[in-house]
Amino acid sequence: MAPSLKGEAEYVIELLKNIIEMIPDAVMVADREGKCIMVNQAYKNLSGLSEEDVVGKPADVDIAENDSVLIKSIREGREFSNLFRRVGPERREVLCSAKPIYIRGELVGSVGVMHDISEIKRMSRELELKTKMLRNLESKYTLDDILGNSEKIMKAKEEAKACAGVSATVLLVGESGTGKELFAHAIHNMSPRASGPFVRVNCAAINKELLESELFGYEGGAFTGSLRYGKKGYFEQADGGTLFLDEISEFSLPAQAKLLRVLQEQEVMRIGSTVPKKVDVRIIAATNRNLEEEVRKGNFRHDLYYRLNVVRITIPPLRERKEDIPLLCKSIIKKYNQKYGRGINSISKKAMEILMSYDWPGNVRELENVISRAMINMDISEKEIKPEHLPELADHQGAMRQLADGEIVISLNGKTWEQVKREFESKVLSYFLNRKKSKTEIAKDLGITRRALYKKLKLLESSEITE
Ligand SMILES: Nc1ncnc2c1ncn2[C@@H]1O[C@H](COP(=O)(O)OP(=O)(O)OP(=O)(O)O)[C@@H](O)[C@H]1O
Repeated sequence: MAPSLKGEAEYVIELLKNIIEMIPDAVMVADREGKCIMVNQAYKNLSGLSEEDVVGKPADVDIAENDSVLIKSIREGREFSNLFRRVGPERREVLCSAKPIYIRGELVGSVGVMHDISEIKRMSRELELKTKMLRNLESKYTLDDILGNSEKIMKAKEEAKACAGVSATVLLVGESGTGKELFAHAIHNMSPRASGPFVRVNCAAINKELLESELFGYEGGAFTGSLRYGKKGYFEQADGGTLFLDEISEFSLPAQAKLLRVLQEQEVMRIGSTVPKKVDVRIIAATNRNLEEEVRKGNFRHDLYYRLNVVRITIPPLRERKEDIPLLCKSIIKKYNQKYGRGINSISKKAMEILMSYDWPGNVRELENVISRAMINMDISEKEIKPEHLPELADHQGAMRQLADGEIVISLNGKTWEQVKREFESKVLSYFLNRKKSKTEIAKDLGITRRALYKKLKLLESSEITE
């Protein structure tokens, strides 16, 4: 007997179900109202949802973020490919494609396919982290990279050489851009720890709330959002080598207390652990602030200050060693000739006079920036830097003054737009976080959503590594 019309429809649906079951990708079919009418096993595995959770419900029932691609394709009557979405209770990251279904020219629904990309994303995040870590762990500079023959820089270099052999803590003091980081690398490279790791932590850029877990690490599942197998802190990463704490004055008082304990005990305790771990780490700290003043104001612990200040090396500002400017210029020109494929070979007398009469508040970093900008301003045939190529040198004299509460200062010298933006955001957020305001209050004060605030904190946290 020939099947009835109803029987035929059931037969076709059963056939269709069997076909989509065989597809390894997650599939969902929706009717013209945008209601889900069918899903396959791969969909259930991927989304973590059952047939009852979705069939007969609007097709966006599974979407944790954004809109449904199936509904979108019905609404707009066209195909969409590889749109990023998060689905199901676990917010799995997927790429969705959907196509409207037309029968005899009439739109009757849509079919969507999802590819799980959570694993790829996880792997690429891990790779990014490892690359970042590798960049962090390599020490690049030696004493020969610190240019200058002036008495002051030679003295600082001598002091660096003298302290390299011992494991004493070193405090590098100097204005921004004077070369403190270069010195830290050079000391590490001259020390018996040279083959060990060199880990730099930019204490100003790191999110204060995460500082502790970043420094000391944590055990698996120590807090919401932590990695399943735990994480090594910077101290453990630097074991057998050097930990460079840049901009140490940015440490909050509670973090200072913890740091002091680690320095005294030479052991760290991961968050969530009760077992201390011995670490053999040499600390080099740097600051461009007057730490004695910070101690006096109660912003920096005096006991930590004494522990850090075992060997103190003062890096002179460029204005106190102007005789080094020609040598530095020569090396900068060589570097940018290679970078830009240029053949510039000199600086005119007049241009050099301008460079020598300027005070360089941004120090060597600013000098490098000025020379590289001059080189960009030159015609390809020009070989000599002249006054007209030099960017205008601002007058910073008299700009130093005590800051009032809520004021921040950003030095623009020698920094890229991105660096300035990051420093600005970091200082604003540090200001609020140091006042122990809740995230909700901070977001309210700044007139941004909590989500936007978290995003900024996360971005800053990931940019704490040297560029
Ligand atoms: N004596 C020097 N010889 C050659 N290059 C130098 C010297 N001093 C600084 N530089 C260069 O100037 C730039 C800034 O140096 P560095 O980052 O070490 O300064 P810093 O004191 O750590 O600055 P900040 O306090 O802002 O972190 C770098 O590009 C560095 O290579």
